[in-house]
Amino acid sequence: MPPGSPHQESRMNRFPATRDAALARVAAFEPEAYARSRNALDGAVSGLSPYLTHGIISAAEVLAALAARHPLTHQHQFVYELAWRAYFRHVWTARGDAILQSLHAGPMPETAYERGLPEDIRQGRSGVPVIDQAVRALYATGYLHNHARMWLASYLVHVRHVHWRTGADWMIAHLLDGDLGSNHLSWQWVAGSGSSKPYLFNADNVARYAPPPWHSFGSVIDCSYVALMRLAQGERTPAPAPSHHGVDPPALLSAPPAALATAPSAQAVAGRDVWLVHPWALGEPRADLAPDCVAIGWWPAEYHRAWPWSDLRWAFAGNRMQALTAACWHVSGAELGAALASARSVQTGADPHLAALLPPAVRQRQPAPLFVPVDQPCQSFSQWWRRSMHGVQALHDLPGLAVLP
Ligand SMILES: Cc1cc2nc3c(=O)[nH]c(=O)nc-3n(C[C@H](O)[C@H](O)[C@H](O)COP(=O)(O)OP(=O)(O)OC[C@H]3O[C@@H](n4cnc5c(N)ncnc54)[C@H](O)[C@@H]3O)c2cc1C
Repeated sequence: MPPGSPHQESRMNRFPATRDAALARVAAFEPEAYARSRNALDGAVSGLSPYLTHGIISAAEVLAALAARHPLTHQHQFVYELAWRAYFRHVWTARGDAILQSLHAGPMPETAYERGLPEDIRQGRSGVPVIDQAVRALYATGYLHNHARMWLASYLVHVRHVHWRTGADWMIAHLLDGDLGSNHLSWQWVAGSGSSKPYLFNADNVARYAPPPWHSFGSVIDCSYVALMRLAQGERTPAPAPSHHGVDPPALLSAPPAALATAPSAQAVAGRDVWLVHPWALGEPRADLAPDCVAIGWWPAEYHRAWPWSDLRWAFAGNRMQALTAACWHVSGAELGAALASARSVQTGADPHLAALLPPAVRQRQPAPLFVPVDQPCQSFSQWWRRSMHGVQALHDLPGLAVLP
């Protein structure tokens, strides 16, 4: 992509990596408008996911702030959407890395799906407007509306017969809110390998929820749901004629840019209490830390090697980590353990993205769950919701709200 091309200029920072920016989004959020309009691309969604994913603000803090200004019940649509996030965490905790494989068969045998991402999709030039708009928005902002994510995933898996895992790995790298639980299990939900049926959509559905440039009448998705199901089950359709004008995808980096990392120093932590800040624990330091506790940032090298990020994501997490810490180390779990060996104590916020990578001496502090934890593995969201909400009569019965000051 030549410097100064329209695509590059349109890359934008809609998500400043500060707690004030998260709080401003909460202040601007209108729960009633959300419930009415959340399915539309221009609907009143919160845009909070990058902040929630990185722990800059917690779901409980968001709900408490909203409840202070709006009549919000535990059955409000927004609470329900936050519950999806908690449910996907529940499945991830129960199944571990098994969520990276199909949980059960989808509409076609596993081997019938392609494993490579088609170049016309990667470059946003498939010739299907809804898909090309979604890809370009993803690259430009690091964010996509939920409906756009569903359309993109459904098109890739059910129309182009690309395995969901290929799409999930590609999308998560470009999202500011990329979360292995929410992302990979949402892809499985769309694919039908983590839900009872595949999610399908057609041109009428796009026209109902998206602005005119996204409308895709006359394209391969301008057909009935019966025809779409035949495609999802393996019927072939000629690939749409790709357009010539694509965009270059942003580069993906498996290590932080040099300005965001410093060499580890055992001296900096010798004899000290350490609060370890990592990409999923970028909130304010805990109130119960010792006043002279030193905050050290950690980019877990094994994770970043496996799951590269776009420059937008590095900038988002990196700016915030630098604002919170004295130094940011890009090292493996073993190297981190060695560098921290002389510290008096080390604590961090627990998160499933790196639980397996942390040195054993690091004490993991579990954030208070927003919803009542469900111990038994659940087969569906509705089963999890029934069990978690058993005995909850009002918003303030949710355990995450009860522990807030
Ligand atoms: C294919 C696909 C991939 C996705 N990948 C991710 C991901 O990597 N990270 C991620 O946080 N969400 C993911 N989602 C869920 C959802 O699309 C985003 O959470 C939502 O679009 C974020 O925008 P928002 O904060 O404005 O959402 P809002 O509608 O304002 O919702 C508020 C919060 O509720 C939670 N939430 C809402 N809808 C969902 C949902 N369907 N599943 C799980 N949580 C939800 C999120 O934490 C979100 O921030 C994915 C969905 C699909 C279909």
